[in-house]
Amino acid sequence: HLPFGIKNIPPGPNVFQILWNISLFVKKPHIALKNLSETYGPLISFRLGAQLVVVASSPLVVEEILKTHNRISSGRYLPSIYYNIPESSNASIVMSRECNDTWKNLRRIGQNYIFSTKAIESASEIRKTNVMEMLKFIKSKKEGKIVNIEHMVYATLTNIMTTLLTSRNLFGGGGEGEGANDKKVKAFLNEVVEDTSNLGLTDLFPILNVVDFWNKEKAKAIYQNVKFIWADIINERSATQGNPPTRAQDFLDILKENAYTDDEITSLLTEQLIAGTDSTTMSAVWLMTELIKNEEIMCRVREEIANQAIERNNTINESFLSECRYFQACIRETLRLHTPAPLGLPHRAIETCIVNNYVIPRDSIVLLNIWAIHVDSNNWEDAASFKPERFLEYPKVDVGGSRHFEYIPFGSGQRQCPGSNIALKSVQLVVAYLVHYFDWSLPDGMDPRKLSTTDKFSIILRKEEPLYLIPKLRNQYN
Ligand code: HEM
Repeated sequence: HLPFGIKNIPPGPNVFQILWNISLFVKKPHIALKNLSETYGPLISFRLGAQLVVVASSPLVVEEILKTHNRISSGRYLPSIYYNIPESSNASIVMSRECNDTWKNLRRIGQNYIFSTKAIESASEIRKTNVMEMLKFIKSKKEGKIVNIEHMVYATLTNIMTTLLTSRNLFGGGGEGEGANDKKVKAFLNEVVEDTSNLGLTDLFPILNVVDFWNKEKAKAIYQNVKFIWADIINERSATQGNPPTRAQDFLDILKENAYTDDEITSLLTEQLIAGTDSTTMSAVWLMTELIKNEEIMCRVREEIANQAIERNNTINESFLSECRYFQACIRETLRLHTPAPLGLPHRAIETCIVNNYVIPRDSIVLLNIWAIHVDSNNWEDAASFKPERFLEYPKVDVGGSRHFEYIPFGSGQRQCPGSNIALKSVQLVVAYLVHYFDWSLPDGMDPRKLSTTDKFSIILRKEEPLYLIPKLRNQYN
């Protein structure tokens, strides 16, 4: 018995319509879901086996979900494999099923040691050291040679993130992360993302839970691999715990002090590393892609950075980069057009609620098609073009996402990304160094205007073809 004017679950495709489009659904769900929202409206629903999935694709509906129903939409949906990985859902920020006391405590610790303005300021030396390593690596080993930009930026950002978390580098210094151990760690982390982000059979048909040996085996393997990544660092810290500190306290110290177990710490470090590096790396890769493609924009960015750097012995400094308005607009435009997390992370309705006059039942998966909102011509003029100027004209549309739901690269509401400011600082520093000190050309004399911007979905929106570029130290720095 629904109140007057309230309809049952949101409209959407039936199972045959989904199967008809299955290839697009699997390969590019953000596009498949956008297409469906054009047929069924800004709030759609469909069933995957036993599971109801609801998808919002307009600023108004997302605002209703994340703002009006902030508490109800604050649950996280976890694929069943998570429950088989020790401690992964008990001690987690990203994958906490609810905003419970553990989640609050961990977000508070994260705020103090990673996310706050103060923590970000005190980590500026860590960022600088690692970006200088990257610069040295290019100068000494890569001039005139092909560089895989994603690999190099990923290695740099991984070391920034792990130093922030544990005061230690994970990768062997400044390169493309191609050392034997680096490759192994990278493969393990990729596996964690791939294996835990897809719905398994037991998610679709919970009755299979009792015979789901395969899921349990996979979870065990994931757990062994992530243990391998952190074992040395955690063991070393346990051995020195209680000794007088010779460095500033870090995230790992504080987890130990708060009596988190080694399993919990392993899981927390892994999720922070994944959350902090993948999306940030891809933002830098997409920004470099757009700058290489658009020569005029590149020139304007270089000029803006150089004008500031000239007054400081031609060195780049984080504090002036945040004042380079056009460069900042380029970063914001990249996060719009190449939204790193196109469907955000899956929310879960913790209670039944009404959105846009439809019922969303408790425990539905709630997805936000951030990408669809960012490329919708109802929200953005000339939405498919890379036009940084739009963020000079609308400076109020910022990454916070609490007032302008047409721009929410970091989500909004209780589960909003706490790492947005670190991400912005890291992307701006890495890209500023790359464009200030080097000219970049494409292999085989390829025309930069023809550089592909086709994307590939895997929770994070990747560039389908790797970005290979050849660096040449710019004349004035020779
Ligand atoms: C450009 C880079 C980044 C983008 C686009 C991004 C985007 C997002 C999005 C869309 C969410 C989901 C919000 C929701 O559930 O509605 C999220 C969650 C999260 N992000 Fe980020 N993120 C980025 C970088 C970072 C960094 C650098 C860190 C850590 C240092 C980080 C840590 C987290 C955490 C811990 C969560 C989970 C929050 C929670 O569930 O309470 N992110 N991020």
